[in-house]
Amino acid sequence: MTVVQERPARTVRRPPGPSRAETLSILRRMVRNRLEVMQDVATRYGDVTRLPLGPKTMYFFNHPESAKHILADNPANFHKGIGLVHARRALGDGLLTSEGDLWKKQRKTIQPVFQAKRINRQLGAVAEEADKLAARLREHAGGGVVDVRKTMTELTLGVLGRTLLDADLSAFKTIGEDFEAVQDQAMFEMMSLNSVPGWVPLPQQRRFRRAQANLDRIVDQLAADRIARPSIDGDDVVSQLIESTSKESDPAAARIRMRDELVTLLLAGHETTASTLSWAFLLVDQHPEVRRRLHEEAVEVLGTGQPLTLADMHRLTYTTQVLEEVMRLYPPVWLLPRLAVEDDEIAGYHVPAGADVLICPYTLHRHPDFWEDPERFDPERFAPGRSDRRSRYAYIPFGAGPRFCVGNSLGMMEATIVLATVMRDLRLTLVPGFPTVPEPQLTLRIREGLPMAVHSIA
Ligand code: HEM
Repeated sequence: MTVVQERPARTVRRPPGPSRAETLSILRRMVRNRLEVMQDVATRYGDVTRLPLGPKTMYFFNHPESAKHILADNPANFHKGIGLVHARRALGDGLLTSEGDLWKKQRKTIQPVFQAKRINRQLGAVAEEADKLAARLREHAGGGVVDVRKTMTELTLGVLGRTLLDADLSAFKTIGEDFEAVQDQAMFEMMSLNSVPGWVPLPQQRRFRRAQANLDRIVDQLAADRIARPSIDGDDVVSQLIESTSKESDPAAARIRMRDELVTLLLAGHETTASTLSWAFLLVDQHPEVRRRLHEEAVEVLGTGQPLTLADMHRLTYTTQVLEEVMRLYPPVWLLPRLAVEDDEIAGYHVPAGADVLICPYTLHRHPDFWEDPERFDPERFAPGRSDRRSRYAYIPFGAGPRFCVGNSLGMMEATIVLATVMRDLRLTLVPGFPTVPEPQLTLRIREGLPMAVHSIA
């Protein structure tokens, strides 16, 4: 509900929260451990907290009904907020960060690429990439160590290239590093609230500019290749973008739009799925019973040696439950920041226009009123029928409302096939003593990487 007129005193209640003096220490802790701070705040103040942080006042809502209001019931009043707007200099105006008519136009252009029929047709390509990954990992069997986080990042970028762009991205040698640089810059801009001009010669800003130039060249090359060699169905992202941007009157603007959209899609699509898979391999290693069940299901469904079908994929029910539980504990998009356009009332509290509003899937997914023993990893929570009793908005790894993740089916399909294929053949074990600290960047990553030893299952 959007309220523009002066409201009765009842609704002008201010949410509880720390005083301005206390927030200094919160800010200091935020630099070190943002997740812990968010969890502490939710535990201490409840479902709504007012956080005066530096020049900003944030409203942190940690309840499914508030998430529903902000994301699904009144989304027009909540634009993308702190962090994402600041990441715009790095990501440009792609689908993730744009608003209003531009967003509508972009979503309309991109949506057909993600239609179920088209995504289902990519099943074979994803299964092939998963098999190639298992074969590469098998080369290390016998205890050889691989960085699973890095491997997953390369894999998911390759899969996106094939499934969305109909292109082999491995030909572009710098692309992995370029995306790292874009991600670092986006994070830097979020943390510094865009206060450092782009020309300041900090090493990572220089690295970002080099990456941007490389990505410009890559995008130009992808477009030139597609014009020279049109795809059979013409329904890949590059073809759709060539078609859509050809209507722009200014060629420079068309080129920037193409770059922004492709960079956004590739970044949004590969880091999230790679993060899910990395956490999955770690959690599965820590829970041998889960590993055993995953292996049995994978052998039963994928062990026939026949090409994978859609029906097979739907039989990977336990694998899906495991991934859902992984994304509950470690949602790749751990924070959904929004900016209130007009005054509003949420959960009985007044939220003024211009306020920064936060929803944190990481804390929402651990809310004790909706999750029993929330810290425990238990894929049974997602067993058939078990989710029916839960509020739909208590679990939002893909967001909700009109900005719901456009790539959710592709991400889930990829993660399911990759996890099952690896679990069928191999066991991955964490190098003993290696610290696996969650690092909330653009996505929720594992700070130092994930070195795991590879063993084959006889
Ligand atoms: C496990 C994998 C994934 C997770 C957990 C995930 C999560 C999310 C979330 C939470 C949002 C909403 C952000 C917000 O409301 O501020 C989102 C949006 C988006 N995602 Fe995903 N995502 C995943 C995979 C993908 C894939 C494979 C793609 C494909 C390229 C993709 C592309 C996007 C795009 C373009 C948006 C912006 C949509 C819009 O605003 O209209 N994501 N994703």
